[in-house]
Amino acid sequence: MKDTMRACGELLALSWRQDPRKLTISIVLKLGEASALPLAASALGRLTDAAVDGDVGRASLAGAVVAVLVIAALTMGHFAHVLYYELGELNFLTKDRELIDIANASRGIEHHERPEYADRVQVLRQELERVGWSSMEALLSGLSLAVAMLVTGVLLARLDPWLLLLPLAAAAPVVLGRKAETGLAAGREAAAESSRRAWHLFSVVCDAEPAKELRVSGLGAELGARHAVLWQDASRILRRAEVRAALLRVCGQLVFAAAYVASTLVVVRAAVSGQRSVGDVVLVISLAALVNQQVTSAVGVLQDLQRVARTLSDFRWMRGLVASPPDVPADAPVPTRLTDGIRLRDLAFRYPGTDRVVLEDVNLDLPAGSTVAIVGENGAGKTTLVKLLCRFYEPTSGTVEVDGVDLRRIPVDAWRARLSAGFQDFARFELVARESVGVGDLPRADSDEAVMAALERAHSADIVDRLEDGLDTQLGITYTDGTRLSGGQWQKIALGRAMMREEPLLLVLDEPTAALDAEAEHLLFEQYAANARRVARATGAITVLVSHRFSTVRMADLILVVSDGRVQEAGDHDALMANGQLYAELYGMQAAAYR
Ligand SMILES: Nc1ncnc2c1ncn2[C@@H]1O[C@H](COP(=O)(O)OP(=O)(O)OP(=O)(O)O)[C@@H](O)[C@H]1O
Repeated sequence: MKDTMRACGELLALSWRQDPRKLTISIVLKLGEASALPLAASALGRLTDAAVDGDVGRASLAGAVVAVLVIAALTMGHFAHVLYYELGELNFLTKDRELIDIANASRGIEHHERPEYADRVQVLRQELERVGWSSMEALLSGLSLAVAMLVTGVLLARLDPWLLLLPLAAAAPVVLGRKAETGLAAGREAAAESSRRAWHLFSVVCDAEPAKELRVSGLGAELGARHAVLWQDASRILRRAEVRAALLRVCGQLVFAAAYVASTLVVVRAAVSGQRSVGDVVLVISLAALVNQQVTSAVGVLQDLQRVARTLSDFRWMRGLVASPPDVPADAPVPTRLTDGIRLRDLAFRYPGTDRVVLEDVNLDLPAGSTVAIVGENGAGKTTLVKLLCRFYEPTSGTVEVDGVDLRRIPVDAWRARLSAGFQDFARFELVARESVGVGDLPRADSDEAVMAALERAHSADIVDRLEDGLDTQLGITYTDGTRLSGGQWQKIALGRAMMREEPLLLVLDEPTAALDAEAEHLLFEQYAANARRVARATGAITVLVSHRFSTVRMADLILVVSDGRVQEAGDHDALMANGQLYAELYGMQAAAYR
C-alpha cells in the first residue's frame, strides 16, 4: 500500500509539473462526478417520499435536483478525460525519455549485458504505457471513488450505522484483489525470461538480416518450434497466475455479495415495520447498488495503481543500478597528451554476475605513440581487454593507469571524449549519411568537411559516390525513401564514424573490418596506421587493434597474444617469430593458407 500511495504522489507531482491548471480542473471535475451519484440517490429518496405524500412542489424540486446531478455524473468525467488524457500522455513521454536517459546514464555497459536488467527492461517496456493517460484515469478515479465512498458512507450511516458494514465488506475484494495482483506480477516476472527469449527468436525469424542464413541452414522451422515452446512456457506460467488471481477475486466478491443482500434485507424489514419510509428503501437500494459498483471500480483502480507503482519502482531500481557511486573520486583531469602511455597492473576481470575469470594476471605497458595489436582465438578475452580500456567495465582487481593515473580517477565522460573506436558489432544508425558518420564527433556532426576527411582516413570515401544523394542520403529501411546498404557499406560508415575525432588519446579498432576483404583491410590499416602516427606525434595516442588477420597485425609495434584469459606473449612481429611459440605457429598457419 505504501508503494501505491508513493506512486500516486509521484504521478500527482509529475502531472503538476506538466500543467497545474489542467490537473486542478481535472480533479475538481472528477470529484464533482463522484459525489453526484450518491447525492442523486439521496434526492431520489426525497422524490419518492414527496410523490408518496402527493407533494407536487417538493417532488418537482427533488426531480430537478436528480436530473441536474445525473447530468453532472454523466458529463463531468468526459470533460475531465480531455484534460487528464493530455497530462497522461505528457507523463508517458517524460518517463519514456527518462528510460532512454537511464539506459545511457551508466558509466559502463554492464547493465545492457546483464540478464536481470534485460528482464526488467522487457517488463518495463511493456508496462510503460500504463504510466500514460490510463494511470491518470486510475489516479483520478481513485481520488473520486474515495470521495464517492465517503459521501455514500455518510448517507448510509444516517439511515442505520449497521449499514456501514456494507462498505466495510468491500475490504474483502480489495485485499484479495491486491493479493491477486501481486501473484500476477510475480507470474509476469517469472515468465519474462521465456518471453524475452521468444521475442528474440521471433525477430531472428522475421527480420531481414538473418533471413539468408535461415534459408540456407533451414533453421526457420527449428527456431519456430523453439519459439513455440518458449511461448508455451511463458503462457503456462501466466495462465496459472491468472487462474489463481481469478479465484482470489471471486472469493472477495462473494464476501461482498453476502453483505449486500444482508443490508438490503435490514432496511426492507425496517420499512415493513414502519420505522423507515419508502424513500429510505429506494435510497438504500440505490446506494447498495452504488457501493457494489464503487467497490468493483475500486478493486480495478487499485490494481491499475499497483501496476503503476510497480512500474515506477522498477524505474527507481534501474536508476539506482546505473547510478551507483564511483569507488574512487574522479578528481584527475584527462591528459591533453600521453607521455608515458597506458599501463595495466595485475589486472583481473570477471563479468558481473558470473563466476568465470575472463582475464587474469595481466601486466602490460602500452607505450605512448605505439600501435598495439591484440590476437588470440575466439573467446580469449580480446574484446574484454578493449572494453576495460574504454572503461565500459571496471576491472575486478588491479588497475588501468593512464600516464601513471588510475583511470577510475579520470571522469569517465572526459576519457570517452578522447577515444575513437570502431567495433565488430558496430551500430547502424539510420540517419542521413552525413550524420551517421558525423555522430562520431558530435560537435562536428554536420560538417561535410569533417565527415569527408574522416571517411578519407577510413579509406571509405568511395561510399559517398555510390549514394544517390551523397551525404544527404537517408540510410536504412526504416524510412520509405531510405537506402538499403550492404554489410560492407555499413561497416565503412562505422569506420568513418570511428575516425571522426581528430586527436584522440586512444584509438580502438576491434575487428570492425570483418566485412571487408583482406586487401581492403590491409589498405585501410596502412592508411589508418599513417593517420595513427600523425595523431601519435600530436597527442602520443595509442592505437589498439584487434584482428585475426596476421598480415595486418604484423604492422603493429607491439603484438599481444591473448590465450585463456592471459597475455601469453608480447613483442613485435620479429621478436614473436623468433620466439617460435603460439604467435609464430598461428602466423605460419595463416601464411601457409594464403600460399
Ligand atoms: N557480457 C558478458 N557477460 C558474460 N560473459 C561474457 C560477456 N562478454 C563476453 N563474455 C565472455 O568472456 C569471454 C571473452 O570474451 P571476448 O568477447 O573478450 O572474447 P574475444 O577474444 O574478443 O573473442 P572473439 O575473437 O570471438 O571476438 C568469452 O568466454 C565470453 O563468453
